[in-house]
Amino acid sequence: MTGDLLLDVASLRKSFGGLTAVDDVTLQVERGSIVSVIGPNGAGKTTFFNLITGIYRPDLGTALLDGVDLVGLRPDQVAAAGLARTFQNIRLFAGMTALENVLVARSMHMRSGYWGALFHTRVYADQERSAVADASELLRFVGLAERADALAGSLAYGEQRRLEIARALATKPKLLLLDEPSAGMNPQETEDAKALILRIRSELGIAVVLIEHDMRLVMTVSDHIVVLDYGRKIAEGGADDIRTHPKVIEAYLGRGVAARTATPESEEAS
Ligand SMILES: Nc1ncnc2c1ncn2[C@@H]1O[C@H](COP(=O)(O)OP(=O)(O)OP(=O)(O)O)[C@@H](O)[C@H]1O
Repeated sequence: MTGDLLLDVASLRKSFGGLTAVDDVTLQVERGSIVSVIGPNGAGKTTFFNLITGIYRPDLGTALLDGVDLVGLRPDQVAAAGLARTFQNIRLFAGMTALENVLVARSMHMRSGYWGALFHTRVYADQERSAVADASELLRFVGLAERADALAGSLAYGEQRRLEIARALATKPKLLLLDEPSAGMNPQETEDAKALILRIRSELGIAVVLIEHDMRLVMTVSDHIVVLDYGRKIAEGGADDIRTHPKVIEAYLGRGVAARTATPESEEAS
């Protein structure tokens, strides 16, 4: 890595009782890059995301985003520092429209707050108009312009996933963490997700870190891949290095899972 460092995570560790879920993991993300974190089930991928987004506090280690230490911050403070995420399980307000869902996420960037809303000040009205315009633009960006007034709960599964991404983008992040963006998707939806991830980088200039089990997606979008197993980083590098890395193949095969890392044409690694 030689470029402009955005996220610098060093020696991160977290134990739950006797189990070390994340063990001395170091990871760097350059501005504008796409990094994937892969590994068999239970390898520590989601715990790693939880450690850098303020859901868990690490036992050891540091996580700097653009020089700001994320350790000890609450999730909302992490988001304000420029790190947004989606979750493995969709978390939307099902009874609100798609547009309202994005507006709620964006509201943390509106400055007039409670009193402005109460007295409906001009500043508040201006901010509200610009918030609606921004949220509508985000819905267009993720391909949901036509669905702005639909209740989130009525959207198709792939649409709900895209709405989650729009909500995360509404916080204007420098870095977006996507936890299994293609989980449960059909092949067409996965292709659409892949195109969207690439556009987030190319059109918005936002770096992306994804946890993903779909090896074809991982191998085609990632600049860099980090492999975890039993909480430890066992390999990292480009797609070609990872595909043929003996420790990676062993980690997947050793759990009785097909060695699909060696064949990018296959759909999933676990
Ligand atoms: N809150 C917790 N309390 C106790 N153990 C936990 C907790 N969270 C995670 N673990 C354990 O830590 C290990 C890593 O879990 P994690 O969910 O991070 O793995 P993962 O790589 O994301 O797995 P998957 O691919 O199945 O989502 C697992 O053994 C899990 O059971």
